[in-house]
Amino acid sequence: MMDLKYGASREKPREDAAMKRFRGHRVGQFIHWGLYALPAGRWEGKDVEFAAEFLPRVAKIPQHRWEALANDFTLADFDAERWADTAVALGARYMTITTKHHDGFCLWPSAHTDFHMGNTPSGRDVLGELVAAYEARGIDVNFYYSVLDWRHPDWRFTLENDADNLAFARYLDFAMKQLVELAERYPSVKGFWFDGTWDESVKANGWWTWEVERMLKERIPGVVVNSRLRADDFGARHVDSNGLLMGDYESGYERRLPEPWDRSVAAHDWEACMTIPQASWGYHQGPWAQSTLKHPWDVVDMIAHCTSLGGNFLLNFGPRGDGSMAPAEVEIARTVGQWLGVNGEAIYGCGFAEGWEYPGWGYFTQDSSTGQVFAVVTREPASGRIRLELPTGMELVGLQLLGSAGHPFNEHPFKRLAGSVFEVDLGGATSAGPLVFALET
Ligand SMILES: C#C[C@@H]1N[C@@H](C)[C@@H](O)[C@H]1O
Repeated sequence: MMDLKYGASREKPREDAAMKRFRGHRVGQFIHWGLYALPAGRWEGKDVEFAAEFLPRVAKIPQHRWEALANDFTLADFDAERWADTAVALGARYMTITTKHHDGFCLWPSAHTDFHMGNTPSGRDVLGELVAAYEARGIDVNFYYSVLDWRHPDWRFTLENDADNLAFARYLDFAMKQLVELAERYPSVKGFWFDGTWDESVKANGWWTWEVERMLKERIPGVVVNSRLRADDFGARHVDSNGLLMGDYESGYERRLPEPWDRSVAAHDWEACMTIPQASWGYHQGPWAQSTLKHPWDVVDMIAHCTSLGGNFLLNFGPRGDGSMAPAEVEIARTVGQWLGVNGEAIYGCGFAEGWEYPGWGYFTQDSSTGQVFAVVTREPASGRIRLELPTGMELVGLQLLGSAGHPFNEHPFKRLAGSVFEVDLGGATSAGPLVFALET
């Protein structure tokens, strides 16, 4: 093992109450909201077919014109209560909000920059209103913070000379001050989700990423920090040069999930984040985005996929420029939440089912406290039957379709094919969306 000063702070997953709470949540609501929601992927009358939050870069918008958007950020239809109600409808147990994205605009009145909510027509503290509304509903709030900052004069992508090093040191000092400010202003926040740490400048300053994690955990005991913040002594990211995960959970899965049979992923905590349109985190009004919204059952499949490998699933919402949630995204939240309302016991507090092989037609999940195993059928075979291969030597005693109130375990027909292989006829099993069976073994 190399002797690292800024490597991983532990070899095994955290088992404290705060981490167990985060792990058990399984379903989170990501929210990307900022000035980019105003143009919503369109500039000078033309749709820019790229992620809406990247518009200033992709459309090469002059800085002063981008900053002028702050004057239009009136929050005319922003209502934190309504946003929080969308999280309740989704069945989300936590929410992660973009405090500052790559353009540098802050959703709180920061003392360390002039580019923030305080200098907009409403002057409202969006973060403060959101923390209050979500926590009033028992939903934990996490903060997304982009280390990358296109606006700040001291930001550097690479460090070519002493001048760059001096400037970037000033930038890191600014960012640290903002993070201390966030921790002091909103001490009830439960986690920090860092982004924008891929550039050479950050990788060359692993010490700073280590210091940020240490500072936050000192000021907010129990706070959860994603691996994407971290670089070690040699610039290794997420996983240090000794192969150990940095931060508290792996956060490299962005708009992608691990292979469903890759049980190695279950060795540590992780989270996948996902857009509802194909490829935009901020609200994008164009058909390029709006024609690609995910089906609720695809979202359910991803939630079960992540749970089956011991990961969380963070579904992103991009509110519109006036602060209203996009109706199509709210509808998807409602449908997914209704499914979770019936089948959530197979998701919340569940994880990897040791000894159960990936079945192909869906996923096995296991309740981490009771040991109950569930079969989540998201890809019904053409035959209308699924094969349940139990761990060797295990017997299937019965199975109950969740949501079919009153059905005893052995109500649903199944038969042994051979050994520990059983076949379940799905005929007659009805439920809105993917079927879930609790297995009695
Ligand atoms: C690149 C990039 C960023 N990472 C995602 C979580 C979004 O914030 C996107 O803009």
